[in-house]
Amino acid sequence: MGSNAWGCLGLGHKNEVKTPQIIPQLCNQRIQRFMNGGDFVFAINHVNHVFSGGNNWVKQLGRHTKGLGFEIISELNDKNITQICCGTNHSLALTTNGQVYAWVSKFENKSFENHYQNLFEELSPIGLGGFGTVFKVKHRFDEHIYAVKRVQLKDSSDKNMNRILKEVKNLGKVRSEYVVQYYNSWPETNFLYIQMEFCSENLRNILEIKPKVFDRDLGEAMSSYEYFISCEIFRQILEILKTFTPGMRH
Ligand SMILES: Nc1ncnc2c1ncn2[C@@H]1O[C@H](COP(=O)(O)OP(=O)(O)OP(=O)(O)O)[C@@H](O)[C@H]1O
Repeated sequence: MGSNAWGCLGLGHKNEVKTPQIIPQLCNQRIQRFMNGGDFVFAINHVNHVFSGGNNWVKQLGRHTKGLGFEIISELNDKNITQICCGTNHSLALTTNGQVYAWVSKFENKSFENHYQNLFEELSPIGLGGFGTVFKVKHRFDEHIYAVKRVQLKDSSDKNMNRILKEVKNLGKVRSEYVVQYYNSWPETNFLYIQMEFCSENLRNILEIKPKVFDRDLGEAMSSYEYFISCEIFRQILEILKTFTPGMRH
């Protein structure tokens, strides 16, 4: 049961389900395990036959039929699948003799059409930067709030794309409680979208709040305690940025 956005429960419809429902296609199948993808589900039965249900917009269900209701993936019947793992829009299956199958058929440029709209509900624009606009959005499946930055791709030359891809790769490397968390990015029409943690505060607010937190008036000198903590946070950010080659400046 649950919100069942995009039919991820495999019940054959997209309506919210408030009480547990029987899934007719899986009755008497002696299902052993379920695996969740972004908006789809796999089930494996006692003889390692695989069933899939939910959204199939990029053929993430590993079958050619339409999505939503559970169906067996007959091509995998003789493969003896022992494990499946899923991402947002793709899946990998491991056989008992160590072979790996992967599927997500149409992840060409076209598949990213409407990816932003399909995945997110846009709540409001947050701000405008030198390269693009940042929006506050709600993920349609996990229902978390994120910030998505939309950068216009002015030209698709190798040099320009390489520069942008390098920047995105660098963002993905940063893991720190002091640096905004990067989650995902994708090109769509003439834009690059970057999904990030949503920060409800910005540096200006923090600088305004900081004196109150340390119990001093605005303009009054910092105590050695506050000074030490501020320096430590700054040092940790510099440590992270130093790990980039070539170095990063901001
Ligand atoms: N992850 C985020 N959460 C909340 N607000 C954000 C987030 N990222 C950016 N913003 C807001 O959007 C505005 C624009 O951000 P953006 O990163 O595009 O530009 P910038 O950092 O101001 O400058 P530059 O384009 O040079 O990087 C910021 O000023 C900030 O207020």
